[in-house]
Amino acid sequence: MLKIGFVGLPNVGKSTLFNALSEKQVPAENYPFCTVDPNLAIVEYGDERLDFIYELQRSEKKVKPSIEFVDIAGLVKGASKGEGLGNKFLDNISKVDAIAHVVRCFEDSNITHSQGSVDPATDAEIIDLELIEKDLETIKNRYEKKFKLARAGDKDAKVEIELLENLKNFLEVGNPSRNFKKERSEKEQEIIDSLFLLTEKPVLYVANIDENKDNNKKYVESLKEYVKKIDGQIFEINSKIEMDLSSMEYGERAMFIEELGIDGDCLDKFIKKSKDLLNLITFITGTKNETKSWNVINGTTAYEAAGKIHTDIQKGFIKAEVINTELLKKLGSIKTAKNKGLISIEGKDYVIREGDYVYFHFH
Ligand SMILES: Nc1ncnc2c1ncn2[C@@H]1O[C@H](COP(=O)(O)OP(=O)(O)OP(=O)(O)O)[C@@H](O)[C@H]1O
Ligand SMILES: [Mg+2]
Repeated sequence: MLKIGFVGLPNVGKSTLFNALSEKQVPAENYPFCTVDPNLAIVEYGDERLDFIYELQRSEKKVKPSIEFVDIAGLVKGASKGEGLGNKFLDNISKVDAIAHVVRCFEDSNITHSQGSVDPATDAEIIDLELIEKDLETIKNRYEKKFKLARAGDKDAKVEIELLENLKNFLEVGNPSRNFKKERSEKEQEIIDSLFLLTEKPVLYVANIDENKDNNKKYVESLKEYVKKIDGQIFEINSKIEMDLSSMEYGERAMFIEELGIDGDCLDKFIKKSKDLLNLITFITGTKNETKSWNVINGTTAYEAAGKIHTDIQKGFIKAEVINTELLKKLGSIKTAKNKGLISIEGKDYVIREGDYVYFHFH
């Protein structure tokens, strides 16, 4: 399951965002280091296409997709050297698939800002540099391990040492590992993966915005400029409003959504954005027994997708019947789709597309 960690300075709204997305109620109070131990939530989310197939197949069971959120303690300058709540929290980050880096873009003189005043670009950079610092330590440790081997003539170690040197130079001037050499050889990728670097993980910058639109313009612009420089992505959300909404009853929620002129589908949007970030797409399977959705890397073939479901399906793969859910919706039934010849028969190499409904035939 996809695991996303919320990272950022203390008191920027990480727990508030966590509550908004998970409909939980962990403490999100106005004091730094309110969160110490990470909060975890496994959140099921809706998918209209899944609902549609479920109805169509009259399945007995519907397995909704889910995602795991981890609300991590605030990081401060020097965290990589043990400042604040220290290194332990960097360990929590190493366990997630992607980072949601929460940045304060709201003003509120009652809420302490750990750096004195609201300055999204500077705040984001403080955290990013801390993560880079930790990675440099990891690289240094590996370098020391491999150095003697390389000097003794070990070829692999020599290749690794050279890569580590380049990577170190790249990170030392403030770059994240994920931006290092977009075209990597398999060997290079393997070495980099083996380091489990924090800045190798995909990151989504979450601009935690204000109710005041002028403030938002000013602060989000400044964050955008910073994020653009490092080729990153931004997600804007007012976590406080969304958290308040998430604890309301349906009717009350609808009223507020209209009053505030927002669309209130923050979980849905957040999931879409995270999937984009991770280059994931969703396909759906559905039989009388069960309808289920699957997240796979964009580019996954029918054969690989079959393996995700069950090794038997992959081993015995004969063919896949495929139709995109959107098209199936328009047609209304599998029968119509079949009669019109719109269900395609695909082989192992077929590349799965977003929203495909797939039926695997196997021995
Ligand atoms: N968009 C927002 N607008 C106004 N206030 C907000 C917003 N988001 C969060 N807050 C407020 O900021 C304070 C800190 O929020 P929260 O506890 O979620 O931060 P945190 O990043 O989890 O902090 P810590 O690192 O201490 O755990 C809370 O009082 C919360 O209500
Ligand atoms: Mg918190």
